[in-house]
Amino acid sequence: MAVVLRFPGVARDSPAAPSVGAGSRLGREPYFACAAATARPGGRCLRRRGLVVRCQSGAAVLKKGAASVAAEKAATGFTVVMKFGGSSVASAERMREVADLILSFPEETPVIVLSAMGKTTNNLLLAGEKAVSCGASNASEIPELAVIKELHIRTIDELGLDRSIVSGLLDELEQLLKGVAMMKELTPRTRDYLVSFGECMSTRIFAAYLNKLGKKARQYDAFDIGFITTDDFTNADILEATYPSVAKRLQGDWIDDPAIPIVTGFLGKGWKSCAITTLGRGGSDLTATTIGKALGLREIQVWKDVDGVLTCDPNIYANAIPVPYLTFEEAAELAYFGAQVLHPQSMRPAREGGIPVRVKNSYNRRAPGTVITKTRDLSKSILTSIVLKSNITMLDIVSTRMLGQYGFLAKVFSIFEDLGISVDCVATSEVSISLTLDPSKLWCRELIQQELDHVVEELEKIAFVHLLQHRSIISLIGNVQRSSLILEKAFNVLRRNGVNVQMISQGASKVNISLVVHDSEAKQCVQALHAAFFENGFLSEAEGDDLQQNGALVNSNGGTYGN
Ligand SMILES: Nc1ncnc2c1ncn2[C@@H]1O[C@H](COP(=O)(O)OP(=O)(O)O)[C@@H](O)[C@H]1O
Ligand SMILES: N[C@@H](CC(=O)OP(=O)(O)O)C(=O)O
Repeated sequence: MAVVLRFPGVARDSPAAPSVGAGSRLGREPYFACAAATARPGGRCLRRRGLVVRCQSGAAVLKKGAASVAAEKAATGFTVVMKFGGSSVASAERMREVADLILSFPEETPVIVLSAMGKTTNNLLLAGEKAVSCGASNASEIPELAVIKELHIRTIDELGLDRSIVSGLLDELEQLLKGVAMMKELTPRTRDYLVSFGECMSTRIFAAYLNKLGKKARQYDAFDIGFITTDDFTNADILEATYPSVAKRLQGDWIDDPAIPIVTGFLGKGWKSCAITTLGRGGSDLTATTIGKALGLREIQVWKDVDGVLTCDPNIYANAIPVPYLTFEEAAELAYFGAQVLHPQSMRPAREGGIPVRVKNSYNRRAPGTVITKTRDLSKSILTSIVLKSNITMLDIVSTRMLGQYGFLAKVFSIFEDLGISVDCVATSEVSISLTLDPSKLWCRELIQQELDHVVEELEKIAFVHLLQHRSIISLIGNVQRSSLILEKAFNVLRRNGVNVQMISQGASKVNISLVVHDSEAKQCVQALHAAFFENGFLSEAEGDDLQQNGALVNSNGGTYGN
């Protein structure tokens, strides 16, 4: 088998270098597993799975026979990544259920990603906040610390495991809280270290439990296996070097000593600081899709406590129903505009790797869930889901200059750039602009008043500024090819409910129309819109109407128009 491979400029051991795959470890001819779409600068991997890996430049053409692919699969044959969120592993009973679920797929070789148990991340954050002001001598008595200890020890006892699995971590956690209490400060870096205890404990317990059941498992801390991130504590981005590193480590260990990997979700390691970072709330979804892409898996499964992605947040409206299919673009938009069900960045690795994501319910395995793929048949699709993002800030900015002045928009946006604040929705004319600010600039907190005052101060140098708080963005995720129909229906509903829309934004995105309303009206709007679009046969009626219209269109194209 001929292998010609060249990655000019990439040092073999550099983080950008593709990982050496199973072939070399098994003593076969060397090849690059090329889990790295980062096989730059020598060339970009165009296709990572299958028999041929081509790179854009250089002489990198790799062919492998079917037999060697089968051997490779046998050697490093992870097939799926299964991520279980906090709700799925909230207790010993839930861990038993999840273990049973994993074992019910004997044909799969999964990589498992876990979040912290139940509400542990929230409790860790609360404990940290309290430690800042409680005094060092009281840090051990923080109620949330007691809740965390009790939950993990009870779980271990109920699963018949050894308490030593987490006792060291619990001691360390208590010491950390004492340190915070002594310093009277909780920096973002310390906050990330603090919340990492949740995933570090849940994965250790679960790996021990699988081993007890006779299913060999190995626990991994993501920050130790190559999850390399920016140093943006509390909301770090995953760097490209992560993909080859993670693939190399997981595949290498599997070849040496096969065991199901149980990986901490949500965590990484800052590339400069080498400190533990987190990927933003809900970041375990991103851990899962990153592993999916790194290993070129067949499917990424995220197991939650709902029957898939729903037509709206079930906490806002209980009549929400599952959406069977979504595109990566729709799912990303939905997540970005506030649907808590998926992490906003999590679709990127899946889309880049072309790997389907399946959202399933660990409490109701039979529910088909939602399948998210690159494309889907949109011909019959009108509205897919309604998303609400509350408590956002809106700015109306009107130029102090006359019509015909150029550069106004550029000036406005350069102010936001200078202040490092990102903008969600924009509606604009030549002399005025309305926009909403992204409160999740730092995912864990709202924009603080000081920052807002500063924005307004800067903008007032060139414009009249009106700051409007307590607004909500209602995002209509759907087929924007049918935007007139969606808007007609939506405005009908809103008019009937006496709601005035304060801003509309239908950007370049093919899937999202955003409406801004006052917070106090937002939930009622979502409920009314949901009832109108999803519950009264509207979608099938509209489909019928459209078929008729399309028929007319065919006629007109055929020359009957105007007859
Ligand atoms: N459109 C939506 N579809 C499904 N769930 C949603 C939606 N919007 C908000 N949610 C909320 O997201 C939750 C699931 O996400 P998450 O809490 O991150 O799960 P997990 O912790 O299990 O990963 C649901 O329980 C639901 O309350
Ligand atoms: N435990 C982290 C990460 C996470 O993804 O959790 P979950 O899967 O429960 O949303 C959080 O609560 O943000």
